Amino acid sequence: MSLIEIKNIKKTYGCGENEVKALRGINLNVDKGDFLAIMGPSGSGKSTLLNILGFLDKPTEGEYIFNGEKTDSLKDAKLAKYRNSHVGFVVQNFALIDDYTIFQNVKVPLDYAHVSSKEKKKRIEYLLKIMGIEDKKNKLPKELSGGQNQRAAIARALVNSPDIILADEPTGALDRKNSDEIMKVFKKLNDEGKTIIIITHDERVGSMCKKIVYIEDGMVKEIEK
Ligand SMILES: Nc1ncnc2c1ncn2[C@@H]1O[C@H](COP(=O)(O)OP(=O)(O)OP(=O)(O)O)[C@@H](O)[C@H]1O
Repeated sequence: MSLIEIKNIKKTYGCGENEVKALRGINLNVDKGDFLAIMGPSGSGKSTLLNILGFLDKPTEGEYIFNGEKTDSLKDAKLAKYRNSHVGFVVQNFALIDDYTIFQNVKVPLDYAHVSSKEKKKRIEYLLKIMGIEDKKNKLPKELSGGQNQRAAIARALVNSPDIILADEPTGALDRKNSDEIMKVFKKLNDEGKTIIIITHDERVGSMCKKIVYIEDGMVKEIEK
């Protein structure tokens, strides 16, 4: 069984003169353990697709089955719950809170989790160690390099043990060396079984994934393995 099955997903923004058909009928299966790049021209619908996959937005039409459950008729509150427990997001500019320490930033998704403080601390310290930034836990984001901040953001994405990591241009703000290091982190997580989907404009990043899905004009143009 696929982790994700989307069938003929369409997304239209606005209406009348302002209508934009961002997705025009996407079909895609993502299996547990996949490591997928989504590539395509600017405006082709990549972020729209990722937002739908991550339950940040709903499709206008089509079916989204996650872990065997149909999600398109779920109410917003249930979708938010789904998002919090199943998905870890990573974005280009890290989206860390400036005046929180790295430890506090990684803790954010656990703030409402029913987990003891001791367990939270253990989990965060373990992830910071895996990411190689355990010595930065009391620092602020501005005291870290871009690559270190992205590692912190990945630790935050992992802290709830999500089924899937969705990353929108995670290396877009990094130089080549840091970009390669972040891709190594993703590769390691994938080797350990984590399912990962990355949007990228960078062919090098795409080639480090197991599959590339090319999107053009709101449709899947090609899937390269
Ligand atoms: N909230 C919105 N309201 C109206 N139109 C939108 C909205 N979000 C995206 N669009 C439009 O939908 C289309 C697809 O946008 P999307 O951001 O998904 O593309 P993308 O492939 O991720 O682009 P990029 O590579 O530049 O980030 C574009 O024409 C965009 O202008």
